[in-house]
Amino acid sequence: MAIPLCHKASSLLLQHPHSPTNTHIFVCKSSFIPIKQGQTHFKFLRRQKLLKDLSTWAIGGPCNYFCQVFDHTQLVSALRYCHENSLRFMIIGRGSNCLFDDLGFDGCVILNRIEFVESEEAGVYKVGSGFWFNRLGVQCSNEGFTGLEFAGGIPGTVGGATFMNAGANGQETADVVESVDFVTTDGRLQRLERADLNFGYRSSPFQSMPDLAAIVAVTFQLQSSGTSKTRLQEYLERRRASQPIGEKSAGSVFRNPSDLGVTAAELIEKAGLKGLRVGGAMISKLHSNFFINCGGSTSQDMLNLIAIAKEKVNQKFGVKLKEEVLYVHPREET
Ligand SMILES: NC(=O)C1=CN([C@@H]2O[C@H](COP(=O)(O)OP(=O)(O)OC[C@H]3O[C@@H](n4cnc5c(N)ncnc54)[C@H](OP(=O)(O)O)[C@@H]3O)[C@@H](O)[C@H]2O)C=CC1
Ligand SMILES: C=C(O[C@H]1[C@H](O)[C@@H](CO)O[C@H](OP(=O)(O)OP(=O)(O)OC[C@H]2O[C@@H](n3ccc(=O)[nH]c3=O)[C@H](O)[C@@H]2O)[C@@H]1NC(C)=O)C(=O)O
Repeated sequence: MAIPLCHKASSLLLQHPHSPTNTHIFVCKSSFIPIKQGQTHFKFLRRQKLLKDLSTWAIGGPCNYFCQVFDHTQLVSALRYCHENSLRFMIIGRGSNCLFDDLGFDGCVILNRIEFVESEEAGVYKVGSGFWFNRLGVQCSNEGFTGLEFAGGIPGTVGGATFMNAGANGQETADVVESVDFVTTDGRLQRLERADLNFGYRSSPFQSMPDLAAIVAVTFQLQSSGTSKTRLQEYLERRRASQPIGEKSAGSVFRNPSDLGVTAAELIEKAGLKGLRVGGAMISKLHSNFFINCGGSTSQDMLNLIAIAKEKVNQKFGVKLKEEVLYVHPREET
């Protein structure tokens, strides 16, 4: 039977009919609230988890509720719990594409730890959505299969990469996805096959799916190749040379403008913004579409830096840059 879950809006601003602080169940002071539903145990951490520890930008205040899920049954239980307690929720992977606010998040952050890999047929990998995309790219390429070499060095999860249709070096996630298993807001596990999946540049059908709760597994079909290992190394080397690896960033801040034949990085550099600093946030001197937390950046520093870059590029070139990173509002907007 379908289990009604919390409604998840298409943006990061998820629904919560009333403030969690008014929810009588949570008057207890203990930091962990163990939940038992059927055979599934997991714990909620209350008010202690800092989002900066869950984000590659290392920015973000506390979330009201935090839990980790290790399989789709736990995910459904967590979502049902949020629904029953009118909690806004969001799913995160490695937090490599999110800008959290210093005020935190007034709902429940569900950390995706669904991390399995199964390969029953040569070149076919069914992978849990919480598996590290970098690790998958390295494993498949080293096993002699081509299609995911670009994933080497990408800090996100398989779920995040599918949701965003991550890409690099002329390859993208969509090229090799065979099917996607996901959970809907009414608790059903569903599958979409390749033919039904309409991906675009940094876009997937999941971004506009009103009843998506979360992607739980992705099946990839890769081709055998004698050069995948070498290509992986080349891509990793290129990444090391052109991107500020090791700095606190969220990868590309802006999407590349479509059909202009120019990248966001070029526009930002030509607007003279490389190295520009607002508080603890700085436009990388190595790659101008990477904005760095170079020590103590607040979320507002980063938002201001993003706004300045957009304004200057628009003034100088008449191009309106669109963010690739997702800003997570601390509260539901009215
Ligand atoms: N090419 C590159 O070099 C780089 C690429 N990236 C890409 O950025 C993306 C970030 O991945 P990751 O760090 O895991 O994501 P995040 O944890 O940053 O989550 C970003 C958003 O993706 C959505 N999302 C994440 N996991 C799932 C899931 N299992 N099911 C449904 N939606 C999900 C959620 O959006 P919502 O809440 O709206 O549903 C979430 O808010 C990846 O595509 C990564 O490859 C990042 C850095 C560098
Ligand atoms: C990092 C991400 O993905 C990256 C991905 O790693 C790389 C490599 O293929 O290609 C995209 O960047 P990109 O378009 O900036 O690619 P790059 O190869 O680094 O640079 C493209 C062009 O911009 C120019 N460039 C780059 C950096 C810079 O500071 N200044 C500049 O002028 C370069 O000269 C080059 O000609 C993805 N970004 C987007 C928004 O499409 C991400 O999504 O987070």
